Amino acid sequence: MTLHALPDFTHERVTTAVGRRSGLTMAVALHSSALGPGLGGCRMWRYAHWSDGLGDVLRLSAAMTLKNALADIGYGGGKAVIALGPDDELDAERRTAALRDLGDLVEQFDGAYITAEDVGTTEYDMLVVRERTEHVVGLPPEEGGEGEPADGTAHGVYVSIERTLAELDGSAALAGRRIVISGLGQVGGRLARRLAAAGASLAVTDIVASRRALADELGADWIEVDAALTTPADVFVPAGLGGVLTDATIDALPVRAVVGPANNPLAERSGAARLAARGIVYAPDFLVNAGGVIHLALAGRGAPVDEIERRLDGIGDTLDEVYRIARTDGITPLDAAEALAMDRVRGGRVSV
Ligand SMILES: NC(=O)c1ccc[n+]([C@@H]2O[C@H](COP(=O)([O-])OP(=O)(O)OC[C@H]3O[C@@H](n4cnc5c(N)ncnc54)[C@H](O)[C@@H]3O)[C@@H](O)[C@H]2O)c1
Repeated sequence: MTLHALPDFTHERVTTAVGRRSGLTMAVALHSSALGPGLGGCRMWRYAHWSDGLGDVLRLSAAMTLKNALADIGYGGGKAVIALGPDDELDAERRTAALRDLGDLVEQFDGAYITAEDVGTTEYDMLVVRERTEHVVGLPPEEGGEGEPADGTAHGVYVSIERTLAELDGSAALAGRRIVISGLGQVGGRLARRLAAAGASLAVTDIVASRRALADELGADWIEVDAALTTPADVFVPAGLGGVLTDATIDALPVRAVVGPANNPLAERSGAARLAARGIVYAPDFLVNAGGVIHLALAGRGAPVDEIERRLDGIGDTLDEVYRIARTDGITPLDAAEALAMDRVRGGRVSV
């Protein structure tokens, strides 16, 4: 029993249910609707105990409040989790049942929470969810959906790297900068292409060996997975899983900045101060990786491409503001980003 590990409960509404078709435990957490309906994806993941999934959805939905507030898209924070047991293997029939159950649960929120794909779910899964509720985004483009959010996410990370370089030494130029990317998936792969095209010198890795083909195509150095945290560079880009920045890896990290899409790259929150003490600039994950949610929100409203790109570039303006607050107040960029987001939530400030 792991209920004691739950984070603080600051949420507006949380509903946990056992799906009547699938028998799986699932939860929707609406953290804050101060700026609009809660928007955040549904994670389908294995947990040792269902309450670990509940802890996840509480933490993730609170993080979505911060992300959506900084992204300034008129949405609050929410998230869903479908908790698989450690040995659950879903066949197609039970997966469909679980997604329909999720749709029923989302429908209970009557539009106060809007779901989408996340780790463990796909845009095609969202078609099944839509059978039971209209409060879902991120459907495949051929079904009238918004398409792949990873393009927007990579765009936001790219801009954030430029602004971070400018923060370091006054020049946002990428040519000749050494950048290490750990994880060449949907976001990391797209980002590597953009950075290579801008003349950056790349060292890349992935636990999937076949991703090396992209490194070869781009003329990037392929390094061992563990070497990602010990290879000297201007910027380290965590683009795989979270939790890679532990006290030990931070102490050895030979870079000037960390900027990447991975959610929660810091194993402990105290890692932000530890990075700052080493003079390493840390760009908060929930700000730099908000391009996907900006894409979903604006494309979902039918915004033109140039308007979406302008808003993605806006991530860089917000990051500049975060660095300025951090410098002025003598706090970490993580503290500054959280304070800025919570100011917006408390002030009910929305510009879209
Ligand atoms: N896709 C988006 O729009 C989006 C938006 C916000 C945040 N994120 C976050 O960004 C990260 C990347 O997302 P993605 O959509 O590209 O996922 P993805 O699954 O497509 O890619 C992740 C890649 O990282 C690799 N990887 C996993 N563990 C690794 C390790 N220890 N070392 C090196 N490589 C490793 C995987 O093999 C995979 O190729 C995730 O943390 C995700 O939660 C993604």
